[in-house]
Amino acid sequence: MTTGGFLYQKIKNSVFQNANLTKMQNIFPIRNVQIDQMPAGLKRMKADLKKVDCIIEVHDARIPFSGRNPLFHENLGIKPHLLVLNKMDLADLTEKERILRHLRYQDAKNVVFTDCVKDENIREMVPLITELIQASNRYQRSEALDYCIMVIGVPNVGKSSLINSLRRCHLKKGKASRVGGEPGITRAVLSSIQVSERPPMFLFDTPGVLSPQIATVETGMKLALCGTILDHLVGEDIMADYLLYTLNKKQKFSYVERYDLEEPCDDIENVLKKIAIKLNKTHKVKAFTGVGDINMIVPNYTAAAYDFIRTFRKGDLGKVMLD
Ligand SMILES: Nc1nc2c(ncn2[C@@H]2O[C@H](COP(=O)(O)OP(=O)(O)OP(=O)(O)O)[C@@H](O)[C@H]2O)c(=O)[nH]1
Repeated sequence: MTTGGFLYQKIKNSVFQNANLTKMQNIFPIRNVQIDQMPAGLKRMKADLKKVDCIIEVHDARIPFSGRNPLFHENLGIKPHLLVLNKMDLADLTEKERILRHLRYQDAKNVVFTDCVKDENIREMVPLITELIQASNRYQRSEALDYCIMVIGVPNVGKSSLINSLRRCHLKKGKASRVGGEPGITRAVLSSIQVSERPPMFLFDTPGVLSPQIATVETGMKLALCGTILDHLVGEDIMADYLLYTLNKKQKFSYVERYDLEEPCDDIENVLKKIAIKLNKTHKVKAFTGVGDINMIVPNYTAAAYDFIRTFRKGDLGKVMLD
């Protein structure tokens, strides 16, 4: 058996590697990215930079190396920086040390893995941020007694969830920032939200900003599987194909048992058919024959693909590292 991914390979071969967004737009027609100009959200963040002491960049732990927006580093990189790799509950972290080494080699020296649903590793953040700020030059904020932090990241990685989780852990208070399963929930840079009393610490939530250039189709697929791009803009069938390819490549075969397959399979059509039958996701179509029309019941491939992707995102196909 091969790993599959035939649909994905076809797309990959049809565009140039390292293509810019103009070339990629057929595949990743991302709505909120403006080519050749800084996205409005980022402009606003840059303007607010003088009000903050530290930047927390949140990213998905399943893609520690892919899809981080380089514009963040270019435009906001002068402040102390903490990289939070969130959704650690969904990521296979058996190679955590290698990941940390590689990140250190890039630009990220301060990294924390978190789970904002179960509040894991959240309590270590306030002391770490305090340390980073105290070791830095706060310029015009050197007299300020409170600490202000900007939370940035691509859409849907858990920026609002992190703020809510910090508030739960340190202030025993509930939600202050809206959370949602789809990208684009946070629309504006909010006013500051308190997350700790001692030291007084305030966080700014910001809208997710994707990179205006997605370097490769593979990076785009990973970002899409992590839910940072709306599914229908990429296509559930292509995403499902890339997911099957990844699961086979990583030898994560729990989909076989879950969907009553006999063995691992590299043919997405076959897998989606089995999923549709198992979940009763079928629809009626009219077939035209020479002697009259007949109604046929056929598998609903899109619904099956959607279920496959959703099951992966919930972690029900096991913990996976996409990078
Ligand atoms: N499994 C898991 N899910 C998480 C975690 N953190 C956040 N989520 C979920 O991820 C989704 C997105 O969370 P948000 O906090 O809205 O993400 P965001 O980055 O603020 O999103 P935008 O406002 O779109 O940029 C929600 O469904 C959260 O419940 C986590 O640690 N583990």
